[in-house]
Amino acid sequence: MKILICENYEHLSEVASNIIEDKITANPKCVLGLATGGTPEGTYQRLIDKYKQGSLDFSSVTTFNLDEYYGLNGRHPQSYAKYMYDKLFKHINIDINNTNIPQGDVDDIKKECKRYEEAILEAGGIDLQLLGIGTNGHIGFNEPNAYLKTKTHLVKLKEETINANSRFFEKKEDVPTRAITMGIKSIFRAKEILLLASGPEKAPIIMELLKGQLSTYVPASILNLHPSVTIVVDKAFIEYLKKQNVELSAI
Ligand SMILES: N[C@@H]1[C@@H](O)[C@H](O)[C@@H](COP(=O)(O)O)O[C@@H]1O
Repeated sequence: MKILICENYEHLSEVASNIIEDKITANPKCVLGLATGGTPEGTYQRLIDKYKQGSLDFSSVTTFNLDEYYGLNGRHPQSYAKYMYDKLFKHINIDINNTNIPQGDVDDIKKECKRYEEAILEAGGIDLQLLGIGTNGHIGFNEPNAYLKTKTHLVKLKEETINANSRFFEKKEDVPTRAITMGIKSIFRAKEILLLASGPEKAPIIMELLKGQLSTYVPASILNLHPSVTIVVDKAFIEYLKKQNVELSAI
């Protein structure tokens, strides 16, 4: 596990976009796993800038998103499909047919989860998976629990996740209580993982993850088993460690 420490959010976004750029340059037909939430927004903006400057070509890239709110149509303003379209896809030359997001408004949820899982496999698996992290340690929408599901599945969101994500909705009651998410194995099959965490509120869970103790109650801790993980944090993490009197090398 590699940890990169950046000055601030802008720097973190630059570093993350450079890693993604390198991946696309090395393999223009690569398969990217994408994330939503506030954290990757800066990274997506940098990728758009690089595309506009002519240094990036997305025409042969395929993407798979981690998750989608259950019950939301892809055109719903708070759906992750709309997020991806607005924040990245509509600004670049990606073929929209090569972008994949679980469909949130299906009748047969089991069928949709199976279809999504198979689509990832058919595409040859994910080369680079971008991840954010919930303050409770969730990745995708794999919430802390006594057990973690391996494949794409329907999940009930935790109260803290609903609270955290309510900032994107008009009111908390509007936040869907369930979501479709790639499972731990779907994420783990990615050849490489890039996890971004910015700001003081993410520092405690990053410290927990770096401790290397595996727990299904900290789903991100499972990443300690993956052979190729890069975690990009900003200075807020180091400041948090200082307050705890902990040296990064001692974790
Ligand atoms: N499902 C998403 C996650 O994939 C994301 O990592 C997390 C953190 O979001 P943020 O980056 O806004 O803190 O939020 C959501 O719950």
